[in-house]
Amino acid sequence: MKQYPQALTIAGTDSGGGAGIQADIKTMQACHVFSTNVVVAVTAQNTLDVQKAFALPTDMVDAQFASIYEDFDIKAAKTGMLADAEHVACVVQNIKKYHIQPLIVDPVMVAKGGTRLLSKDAIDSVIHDLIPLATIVTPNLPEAEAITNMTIKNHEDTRTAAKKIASMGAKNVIIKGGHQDSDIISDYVLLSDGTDFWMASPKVDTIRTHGTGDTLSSAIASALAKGDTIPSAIRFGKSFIETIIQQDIIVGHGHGPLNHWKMAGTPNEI
Ligand SMILES: Nc1ncnc2c1ncn2[C@@H]1O[C@H](COP(=O)(O)OP(=O)(O)O)[C@@H](O)[C@H]1O
Ligand SMILES: Cc1ncc(COP(=O)(O)O)c(N)n1
Repeated sequence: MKQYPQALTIAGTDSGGGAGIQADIKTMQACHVFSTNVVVAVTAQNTLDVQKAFALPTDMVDAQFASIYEDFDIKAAKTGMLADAEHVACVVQNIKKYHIQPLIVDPVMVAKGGTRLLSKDAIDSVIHDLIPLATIVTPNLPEAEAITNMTIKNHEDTRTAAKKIASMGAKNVIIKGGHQDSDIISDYVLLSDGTDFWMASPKVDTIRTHGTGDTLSSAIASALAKGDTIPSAIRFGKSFIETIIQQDIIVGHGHGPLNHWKMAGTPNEI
């Protein structure tokens, strides 16, 4: 019997429900993909900021991978908050052990409220050990700057940064433009065959952007789990965000969550 499409998120939880694993589950659910989860860290968080974070003992992280790969037929995975170098190493080891592909690496570093979700000294491990395993790596602008050690001011800098990240071993690169201070937001995509394109959309004037990056990478992972091609999955991810960010829900007093219900009813086949 054909298995229902199944995907995996390897990330941190958000008690506020807007970002991290909670955003990933909601996105995959809206895409009609079954979501399994490896919890790397737990955060006490709301729409205002992260109040406390705790990374799980690595043997507990290993145990979750073992449980999932004993039973499920995972067709695509994504990483999010990985906390520190020890947990990056643990996740890398498991990705290799279970041959986890395709893999989307969202190199989450700092929450919208300003709290670090990846220690500074772990950035090197992400560059040297995790990015080379990525089918797609999806940094936002500050993350792309930290990874490449350059300042990104314009489209040309963005292209240069993407090439630099591709040269680190990532097959496909998306540099997300959500942090741009302009009326149009442009995400830049550099594919493994060297072709590239921009995905531009009007910047929605809202502070309810909690979990946009998690949602994008989970929507792409969902499309891949259903057998979509990489360029088509990337375009689907962008259209998913564009649709749901325009229909906000009033929850919390800070960077509110996205409205994943808006996409409920996505046809089972993309
Ligand atoms: N205000 C906005 N209006 C429309 N799209 C947005 C807005 N903010 C972010 N996005 C989109 O959400 C996705 C995630 O981008 P970004 O916010 O840069 O990532 P992150 O959450 O990792 O910081 C991108 O596709 C980006 O274009
Ligand atoms: C557990 C966890 N993972 C990821 C994010 C990033 O989301 P955002 O950039 O929208 O704050 C977060 N805030 N919390």
